[in-house]
Formats: sequence, structure tokens, C-alpha cells
Amino acid sequence: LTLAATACGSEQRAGSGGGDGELSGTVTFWDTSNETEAEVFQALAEEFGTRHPGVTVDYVNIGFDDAQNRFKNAAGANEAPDVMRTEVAWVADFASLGYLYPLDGTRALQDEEDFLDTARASTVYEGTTWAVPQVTDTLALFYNRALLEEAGVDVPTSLAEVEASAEEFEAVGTTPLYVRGDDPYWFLPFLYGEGGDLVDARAERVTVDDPSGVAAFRALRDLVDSGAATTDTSDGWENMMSAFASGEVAMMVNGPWALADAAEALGEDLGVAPVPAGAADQGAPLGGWNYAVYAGTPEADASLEFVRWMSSPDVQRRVTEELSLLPTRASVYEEPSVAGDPMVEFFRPAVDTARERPWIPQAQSLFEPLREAVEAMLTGSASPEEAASDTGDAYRELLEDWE
Ligand SMILES: C[C@H]1O[C@H](O[C@H]2[C@H](O)[C@@H](O)[C@@H](O[C@H]3[C@H](O)[C@@H](O)[C@@H](O[C@H]4[C@H](O)[C@@H](O)[C@@H](O)O[C@@H]4CO)O[C@@H]3CO)O[C@@H]2CO)[C@H](O)[C@H](O)[C@@H]1N[C@H]1C[C@@H](CO)[C@H](O)[C@@H](O)[C@@H]1O
Repeated sequence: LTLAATACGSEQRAGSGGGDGELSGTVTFWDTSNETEAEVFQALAEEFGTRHPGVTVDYVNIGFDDAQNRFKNAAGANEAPDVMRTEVAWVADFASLGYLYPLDGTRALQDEEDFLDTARASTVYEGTTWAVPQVTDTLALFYNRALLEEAGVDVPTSLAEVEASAEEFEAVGTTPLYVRGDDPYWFLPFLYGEGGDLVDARAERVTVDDPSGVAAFRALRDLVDSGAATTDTSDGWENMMSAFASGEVAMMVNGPWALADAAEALGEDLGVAPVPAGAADQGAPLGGWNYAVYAGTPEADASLEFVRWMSSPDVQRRVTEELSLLPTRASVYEEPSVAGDPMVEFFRPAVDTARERPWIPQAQSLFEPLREAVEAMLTGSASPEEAASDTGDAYRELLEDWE
């Protein structure tokens, strides 16, 4: 994925870059993007260095898995990177610990009214803006058109239809669906499908162990037990992507960060649709990523200008052209190259109806207990009832005096 170098006037190369006077220093940027995305983000980050000859960009890809703790450990030792790719649920966590640079009134927040409201929501905590939106996302049903045609199956709109399709898919030697069992994010569509949610933040009530939560755990287990879905409790990303690319499964639930690889594997046969509904409702979670600046950065001007550049309309457009990731600026969706991307055309309304989570510091810690409960149920050591109540108990530990 080589970035088409955009022609830019010599005046831009002079390092004017929207800042006043020459910038200098080294900006270390920790990126969590996956292998395919990293090629694009690294090239863009390093292009900033050519536009500002006095600035050196030190691009470091740290992956997703332990990134949240790694940043907190580094910040605790005052060794954090100047700029951190920050997941939507990490902003409140990092900000509440004093690890982020307040951005209101700084050059990093250029044209802030252009950002989608849902993307901006995760960047504000206790009235201050601590991050700048990069991409927004949700989960969707990815499907292999050729396999659905071969099996004579229409795109399923509910879990019941997925289950009912098992026979037709077996006849052509494939399994209907891959569902990740090792990443709790993939459980949320089951929860929303039964009319439930993890918590009710307004009422400060834990709801994951309501009857809707028990029904969601049971819906996941029954889907896997029926043979209509395959899953793993480890290495889910790799297993899912290879099963989908090889045709071992006809469908998977995934997000825009998987589009480039899935399109590489299936080409025109790749289709996307809303995640299947449950017995009561249909829904997918809102996710995404922001740029945040470390509170103790010695290079504030260069770091703030770097964030302005990386979240600018032009860079957002180029990221979507290369990866089909979803912009967080409304103006970028008007660009012909973005408006003409069928994947963006699908995902934009999907993120508009995606379920937001409470952007509270504890929000990010709700997933680990959920991951453990899903794993216990899928490995047979917990019933749906036990999985739901164990998760609820863990949440009441984390969220003191919530019911
Ligand atoms: C358990 C974790 O729970 C939460 O994470 C939620 C998250 O909040 C949800 O939003 C959702 O994230 C979506 C994401 O929105 C979506 O974009 C996509 O990201 C793509 C990128 O797009 C792609 O570029 C590339 O990067 O690859 C990314 C990943 O594919 O998919 C993500 C989901 O994968 O789901 C997450 C849950 O997984 C916590 O926040 C922690 O992360 C926590 N982990 C720590 C918990 C520590 C103990 O407390 C333990 O000690 C530590 O070792 C663990 O690290």
C-alpha cells in the first residue's frame, strides 16, 4: 500500500504547516493499528517530518493487545510517547489519571465543529477536550457473496436465520458464521439483540445480569452448539481472518479495520450488512480511535501540530482512500473518493445507529470480566446464568454503590 504522494506546493514544504514559525524536536508516536493499517499511518506520520524539517517523527507500532497498560505504565514513569493512538474508552481513563494534555484552544483542535458528534463524545471528559478523533467504527456482518449464492442463502438478518442456514452451508462444505469468543466486544451485538446492555449509566445500575443478559449468553452458546457458528477463546483475530479468507466460514462479524484484508482476500465477493438481530432487537457497539498528547510532552508545539496534521481533512481523506476506514470529520464524507466508496456508504449509517457506551473511566474495565465470563461459558465451565451473574458481580465490585 504505497501512499500516492500528494502534490503539495513548495510553500507547504517550508514547514509552515499551519503553525507559526519553525517547529523542532522529536515527536514519538505510539500507534496501535494492525499490520495493514500501519503501512499507511507510518507513511503519513513520517511525511509530517518531511513537511517540518526541524521535526523528527519516531513512529512506533505497539499493537492493540496491551497498549492501554503500556501507555499507563510509561506515563507513570514519565516516559510516555508524545502522541498516543487512544481507543475511545481509554480517554476518560488516561485523563482521570492526569496523563493527557488539555487540548481546548490549542492548534490540535482545528475546525472542531467538523467532527461527528459521536466521535467527539469520547474525547471530552469532565468538560475538557483530551483527544482529537481519528476514526470511528462499529461491528458489521461481513459475508462471502459467492458462498451465499452457492448455498442459495440470503444475507441473514437474525441469529435465527443464521442457525437455519446451517444445512444449506453444510451442503457446500462450509460453516455459516465465525464469532470471536476471545474478544468481549463481539459479545455486545448478542446483548443488544436481546434488548440488554452492560450497564445503565444514567440510572447507575448494572444490567448485564438482567434476564436480557442471561438470554444473550444463552443465544451465543446455542448458536455455537447448533454448529451454525464457530469460535475460539484465543487467537480469534488470526483464526477469524483466515477462516473467512479461505471460505471455511461464509460470514464473520468484524469492523472497518478488517476491510482492507477482507477485500484483498475476496475482492468483489465481499459484502457487508448489519449484524444479525437477536430475539428482541438489533444493535452494534460504537468503537474507534483518537489522537492524544501526553501531559508531560517536552515537545508540545510539534506534538500538537502533528495531531492537527494527522486528524486534518486531507489526511483523513487519504486514510479512507487507502484503507476504507471511517473518517470522523463530516466534511470528508463529501469528498468524491470517500462518497464513492461502497464500504463507507454502508458503514456511515451503521455508525450513526451504533450504541454508544458511557465514557466513564471505569468503562474500559468492564470488558475484562466479560471476556472471562464468555470464555468460561464457551469452554463449558459456566452456564449462561452463571456467566451473566459472575459478570454482574464483578461490575458491582468495580462500580461502587451502583445497583
Ligand atoms: C479487554 C480490553 O477491553 C477494553 O477494550 C475494548 C474497547 O474499549 C472497545 O472499544 C473495543 O475495542 C475495539 C475498537 O474500538 C475497534 O476499533 C477495534 O480495534 C482494532 C483497531 O481498530 C485496529 O486499528 C487495531 O488496532 O486492532 C484493534 C483490535 O482489533 O476492535 C476493538 C476490539 O477488538 O473492544 C475492546 C475489547 O477488546 C479496554 O479498553 C482494554 O483495551 C482492555 N484490554 C486490557 C485489559 C487489561 C485488564 O483490565 C489487561 O491487563 C490488558 O492487558 C488489556 O490490554
